[in-house]
Amino acid sequence: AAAAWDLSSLSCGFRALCECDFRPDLRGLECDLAQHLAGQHLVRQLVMKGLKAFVENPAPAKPLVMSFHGWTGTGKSYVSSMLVQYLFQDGMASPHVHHFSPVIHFPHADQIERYQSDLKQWILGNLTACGRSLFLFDEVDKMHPGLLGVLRPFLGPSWVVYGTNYRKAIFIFLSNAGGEQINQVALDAWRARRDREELQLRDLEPAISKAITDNPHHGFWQSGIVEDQLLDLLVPFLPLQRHHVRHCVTNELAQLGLAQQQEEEVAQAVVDGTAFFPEEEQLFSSNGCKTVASRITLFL
Ligand SMILES: Nc1ncnc2c1ncn2[C@@H]1O[C@H](COP(=O)(O)OP(=O)(O)OP(=O)(O)O)[C@@H](O)[C@H]1O
Repeated sequence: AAAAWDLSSLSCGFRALCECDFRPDLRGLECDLAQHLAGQHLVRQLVMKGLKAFVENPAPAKPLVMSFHGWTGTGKSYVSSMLVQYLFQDGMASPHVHHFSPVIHFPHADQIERYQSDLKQWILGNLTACGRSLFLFDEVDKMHPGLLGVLRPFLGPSWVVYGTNYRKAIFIFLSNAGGEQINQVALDAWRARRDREELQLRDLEPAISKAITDNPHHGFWQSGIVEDQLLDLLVPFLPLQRHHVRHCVTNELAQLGLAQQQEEEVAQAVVDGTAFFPEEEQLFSSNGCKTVASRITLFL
């Protein structure tokens, strides 16, 4: 471990990539995604491409702003935490990774002004402490519209104050907005016998953008974030099919060292207990892989 540490600090010194506990291991992330993320070819491509360009640039023109969209249980939180784990030495426990959830941090609609000023101060303070900070916003479609407007100056290219480079930060937004539209595109593709992997961002992006901008309950509503094109990447998560749910089961079982036969039985039992939609085709898992881990324990 000592040798690995020396090597990574050496590469940090040369490439000036590492600050605070920011230790990007993009190759590790790419391998982990390739091996464990089920059914999300676009997510893998977009996230890796976006991160590579951003992380390897010592003076980015603006912070990296990604918005993850998709049906429940399709991997948005999973990919976010994987990403954090491969970017920061201490992963989710890093003091430079900040997670916001509407029900936990911003529960009361009548306190929105206080939340706005607290959020702004929090971001300012933390970016001053470490430019390579990551801010993760969960359930943006449940965030009070008006709150996220305070982020606008931080997400663009112009925000440099007191010599602090605020352009090195990463912002990730998660929401179910656009999920139904993404599902519809995936269903249409399936009905047209198009290969799922042929789906491109351009097939999905317009519908997702519309779903966000048309929704007055979404945290981006009138925040200027979409209108000012501050989102660098819209990342669509596709609905998961039967074989993807199996993949999730295999991931969960990997540590247990079960015999092949038993693994297959458990996978089959979990898939059999999963609800699929639409009614007719029974194609996509209703809650993605969300309940896989808890249901596995029933069959062990
Ligand atoms: N595409 C996937 N590949 C592998 N595992 C997955 C995938 N999607 C979900 N999982 C598994 O299911 C769990 C729940 O998924 P996750 O919390 O990432 O869903 P989500 O998209 O964030 O859902 P929600 O919109 O309800 O918050 C993950 O921790 C992971 O174990």
